[in-house]
Amino acid sequence: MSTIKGIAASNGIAIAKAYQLTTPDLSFEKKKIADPQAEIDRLDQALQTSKQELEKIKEHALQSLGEEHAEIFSAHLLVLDDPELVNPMKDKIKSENVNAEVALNETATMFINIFKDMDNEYMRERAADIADVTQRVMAHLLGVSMPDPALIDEEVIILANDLTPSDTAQLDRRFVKGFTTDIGGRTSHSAIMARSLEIPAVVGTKEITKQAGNNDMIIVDGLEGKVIIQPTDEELATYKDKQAAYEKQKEEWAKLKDEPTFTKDGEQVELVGNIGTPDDADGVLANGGEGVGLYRTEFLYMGKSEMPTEEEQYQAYKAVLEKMEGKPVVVRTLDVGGDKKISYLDLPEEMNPFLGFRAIRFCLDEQTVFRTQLRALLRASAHGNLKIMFPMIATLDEFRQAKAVLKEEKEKLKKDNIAVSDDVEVGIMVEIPATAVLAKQFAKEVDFFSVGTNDLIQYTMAADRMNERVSYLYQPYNPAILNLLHNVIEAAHSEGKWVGMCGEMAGDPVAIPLLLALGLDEFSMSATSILPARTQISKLDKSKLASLKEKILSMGTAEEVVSFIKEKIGD
Ligand SMILES: C=C(OP(=O)(O)O)C(=O)O
Ligand SMILES: [Mg+2]
Repeated sequence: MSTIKGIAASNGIAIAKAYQLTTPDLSFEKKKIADPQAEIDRLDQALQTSKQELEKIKEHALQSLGEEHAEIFSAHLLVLDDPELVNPMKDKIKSENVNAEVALNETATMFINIFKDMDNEYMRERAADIADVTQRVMAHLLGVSMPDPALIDEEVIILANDLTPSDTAQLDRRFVKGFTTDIGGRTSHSAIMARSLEIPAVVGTKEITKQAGNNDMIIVDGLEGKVIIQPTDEELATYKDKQAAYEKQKEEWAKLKDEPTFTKDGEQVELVGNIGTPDDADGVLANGGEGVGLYRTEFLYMGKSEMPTEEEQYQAYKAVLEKMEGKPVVVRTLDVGGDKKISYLDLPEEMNPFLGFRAIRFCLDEQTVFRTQLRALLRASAHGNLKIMFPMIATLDEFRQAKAVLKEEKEKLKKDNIAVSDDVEVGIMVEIPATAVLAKQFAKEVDFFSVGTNDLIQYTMAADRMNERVSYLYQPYNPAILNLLHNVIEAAHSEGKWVGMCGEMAGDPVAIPLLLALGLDEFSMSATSILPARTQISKLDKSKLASLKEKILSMGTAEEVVSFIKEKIGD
């Protein structure tokens, strides 16, 4: 047994067998072969096995994830059946006396290169399909196995170098009990997804995929950020107790599920949830959320081969609004970019994607995408308490432009006699330091702010939120961050506007007393953090905390802030 330290990314304890979600080594050597027919038979066999596997995956995906996810595997099966791809491979084996691996690789690479540069989205997607299928056939030729997350049908812990948001979206939570990755931080999107799926996770372990192999017994301790490989009987027993204690603690928290959120001295704040899909709204309600403070709509656009239509989007937004039954729902418009890639939008590779052409910058440029989303949102607004929020706003001009587009779409809908609410608040994410500094000017024009600390911290500290090498600089409690927050909250309140926070800091037990001291109105967090936060807030005295504000804001380091606040709240 051994223990690896990582970053606690999603609460809870999970115990199950390891499932490596890593691509095996597919390197091979070029060989001259004596019997071309035997080599062709070997290729046929690999193609056949791949086909059977894909049929199984497709069937499974259809049942557990729905038609849309299964569609991609139909495309892969078509590739395997395409004589225009397969025959040249066989010809190559015969005419050049090379092994099947070489014939497969060279032929596939040739087609991929032709398709990927075509000015046609459909053909570019075929290049991706061929690349994907070739890997599977190659694995069979080499006698190694490819991971197939869609086929998992027993309880496992996923081990991966990293999980993309779309990988994470495909995990079946009935079987995936937890996951752990080599890279990533608490605010990387795989970690955020783990929290909304309520799966314990530890990220940034640096080496889990090297240290553990398939079927090793694994414990993921998402409370303390530890992963135990091949635990002893004693460790297993200890962790089963810890798991039971955590379940008991959850029952304790659940007592406040249907209560509003009050501090000990009777001040009310709002505790709402962050969601990525309409289904996540169930988790927010089950955990006593008073609304949705952030609906990350980019997940609607991911894991698909084309843009979601206005109707599809309308149905998704309406579903959330209806589930929340009049409780506030803040929907953020498309925040593509950074680590959130959407294949069919075909955005250019950039040197600094987190500082690049993304979110509102992309939407104001690609107005068809933006207008389709705004129309869907406006139509959905008739079904509940919708608030629209624009991401990554850096200048007042961007906000004014976005609002003008929204107004135009609203007028068009009204002209067509389509029901639209007149009470939709329009706000912005404050996640760029320039906007936090200029909050006073913004506050005159927006209806609300929601602080996105995940990005605000990375941009203020110039420390990538995904990079564990600089995670020591990713400091939510740094007085620089707290002073920015203070500026935003004061500016909003002086204009009679409310301020929420939807970055991960809002659910952090060390940050909560600081945020109460600063006067934050709404805290939006992963569903599983809501009840612990409500319990914590019920024991805190807001006016006492507020009296510490000046002192906290004048401090020089994050460490000073943390030890001071912990001492004051008696932690
Ligand atoms: C909530 C935020 O947005 P995201 O994590 O989706 O970038 C944030 O930046 O804090
Ligand atoms: Mg952000």
